[in-house]
Amino acid sequence: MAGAISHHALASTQSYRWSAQSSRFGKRTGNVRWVHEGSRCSGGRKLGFVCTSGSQQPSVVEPFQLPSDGNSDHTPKKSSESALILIRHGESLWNEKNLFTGCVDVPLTPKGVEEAIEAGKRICNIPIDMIYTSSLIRAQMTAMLAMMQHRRKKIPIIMHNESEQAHRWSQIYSEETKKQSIPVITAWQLNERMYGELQGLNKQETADRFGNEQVHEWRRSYDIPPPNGESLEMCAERAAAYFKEQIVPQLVAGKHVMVAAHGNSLRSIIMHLDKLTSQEVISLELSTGIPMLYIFKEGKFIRRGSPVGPSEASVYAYTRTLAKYRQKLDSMVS
Ligand SMILES: O=C(O)[C@H](O)COP(=O)(O)O
Repeated sequence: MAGAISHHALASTQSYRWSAQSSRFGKRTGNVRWVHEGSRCSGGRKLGFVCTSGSQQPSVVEPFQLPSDGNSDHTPKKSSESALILIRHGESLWNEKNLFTGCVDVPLTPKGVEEAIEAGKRICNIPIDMIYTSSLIRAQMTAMLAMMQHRRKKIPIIMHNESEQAHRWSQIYSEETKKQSIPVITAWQLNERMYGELQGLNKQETADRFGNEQVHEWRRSYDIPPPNGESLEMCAERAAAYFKEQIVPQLVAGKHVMVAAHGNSLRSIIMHLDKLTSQEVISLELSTGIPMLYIFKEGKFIRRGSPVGPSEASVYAYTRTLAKYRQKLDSMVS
């Protein structure tokens, strides 16, 4: 079981100066604040999480109805609170090789599978009514493996709405079976940012060739795209927009939602949730396979950090809704 996570990024006084070196793809000068990442006690990996607890007024639109959406564990109410879990996929085979991956569809490594299972243990007491994943296999594997650990034991089922026939052919004809299912919506908009001509290149070799500062600019700046790829800003135009248009309405309706996606598509969503500036988001780093919990209440997102695990007591402290859900799970087992 993973140890506790520090949810707080430790603000450092160190500042980092952008290179004035011009590049074919962009030029930037000036100071940015560099934020060290909080560290995880076991495993030694880092979870970067800038400490700004912002709020967000969602656009209120009607949630769309899903075929197997009925009879969840709670009655959705517009005024209720809901849980939002964000998770970056576990380690992929190209993460392991240190290659720029972007929209290339690469599966998880055995370590990535373990990370997804571990993530599932951390969120096994938190209600989940709907799952959103990117269209990439590493995010989908992560979502599915994590859900295998959930104590409610509902079955995640991918919704196939790419054609009328696909929708019709994947219908479920038992209300009872539907009740035991969780709809999984796949959306290309949640894919990793398109890394352009860096896809498939080794990150270290690219840094050796173009310089650390140039590569850092491509990887972490807000508005400078890698060669023929997407900047974080461009990625946000689809990923954060999808979140606002499709996922927020579900939260407004009281649905508990998990989103399994990618380092940069999630950075764009967290930038929106935490109201980070284009300078602050530079230092936001997400580790593979670490779930992050937000509570959505009264139109605001409250960041609760990363759940520690099934035995932790703190889940009781998150909210009354989550505490009740945990008690219900406990009573189902005993
Ligand atoms: O696409 C990739 O290579 C990774 O998923 C994210 O890479 P980054 O940390 O270089 O943005």
